[in-house]
Amino acid sequence: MRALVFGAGSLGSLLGGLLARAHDVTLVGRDPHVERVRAEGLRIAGEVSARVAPAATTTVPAERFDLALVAVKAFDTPAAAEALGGADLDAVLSVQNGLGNEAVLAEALDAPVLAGTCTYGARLTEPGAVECTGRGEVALGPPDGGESPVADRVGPAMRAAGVETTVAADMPRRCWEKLAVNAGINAVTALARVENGALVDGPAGEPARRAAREAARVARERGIDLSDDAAVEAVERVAAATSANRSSMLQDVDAGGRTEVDAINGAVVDRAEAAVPANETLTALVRGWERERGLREDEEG
Ligand SMILES: NC(=O)c1ccc[n+]([C@@H]2O[C@H](COP(=O)([O-])OP(=O)(O)OC[C@H]3O[C@@H](n4cnc5c(N)ncnc54)[C@H](O)[C@@H]3O)[C@@H](O)[C@H]2O)c1
Ligand SMILES: CC(C)(CO)[C@@H](O)C(=O)[O-]
Repeated sequence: MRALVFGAGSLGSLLGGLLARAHDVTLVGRDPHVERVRAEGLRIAGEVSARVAPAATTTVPAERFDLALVAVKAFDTPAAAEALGGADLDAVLSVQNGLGNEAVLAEALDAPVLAGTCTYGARLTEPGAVECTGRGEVALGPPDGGESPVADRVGPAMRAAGVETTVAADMPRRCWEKLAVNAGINAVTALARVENGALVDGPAGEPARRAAREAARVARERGIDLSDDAAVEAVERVAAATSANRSSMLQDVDAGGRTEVDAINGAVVDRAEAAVPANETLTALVRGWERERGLREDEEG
């Protein structure tokens, strides 16, 4: 397989590096990481160790690829979609968090777009080096559910490189359950400045559970079978399993960078048929912080 990974940050470098054990991989990212990968290859450490030498570039090559794996933050998806238009792609797979990424990619690109959820943990430690902080799995399939020959081709190719992969016919439910987890955990931990474990038995757990229940209700409004209990149980299970983690949104806030709140809590608000007060409040607070930091200037900020 010829694979292009757009967004060679933490997750893109990990998945791209793992894929490079079996496939011809090109990472698209930014210097100094790209420069270092070109000069010295990519080191993977942590729960998986490997040394690989994928191609690396800062612009999308005008070439044919069997797969483009998209791993930018959700707010960069429109730019990713535009840049990927320069390549000839057989398939596109988003492994991003949040809702709406596949639709943005599908709107701009001719290739079939697969939805993905990813529970691997990754962290760029220095240019040219990525740490696998948690072995997980990628689930992938058509965004509207069901089966597709493209998913049946991509899944085994990922498994051939040792990436734990499930080809799933129920991606809408999986994406909404992941959304409920992120809607519950990310903004609450970012605003309260606490590790995920603080949601298990502390006072910050209640707003997290409320946000997850609201996400489940909105999922059901859209015909997706996700109960309140399943969403709350997922938040509690993930918060306990990652109790020492600082969520990705807390890390974004710590680093003074833009968050994925629009694609997470904001996505619940945008799709809700009735009020979702926990998600409305969390979205407004995080957007308010982003606006004060000059990270957004749009009407929603
Ligand atoms: N890191 C994880 O453990 C993890 C796990 C599961 C899901 N995710 C999701 O995966 C996505 C990526 O997360 P991440 O932690 O890897 O983020 P990241 O910020 O580490 O990586 C994104 C990379 O994309 C690059 N990029 C953005 N626009 C670009 C452009 N136009 N050209 C070239 N490079 C560009 C950035 O420079 C950055 O290095 C997010 O949606 C996140 O929620 C991350
Ligand atoms: C699962 C999760 C909430 C763990 O921190 C992660 O998706 C995150 O931080 O975004």
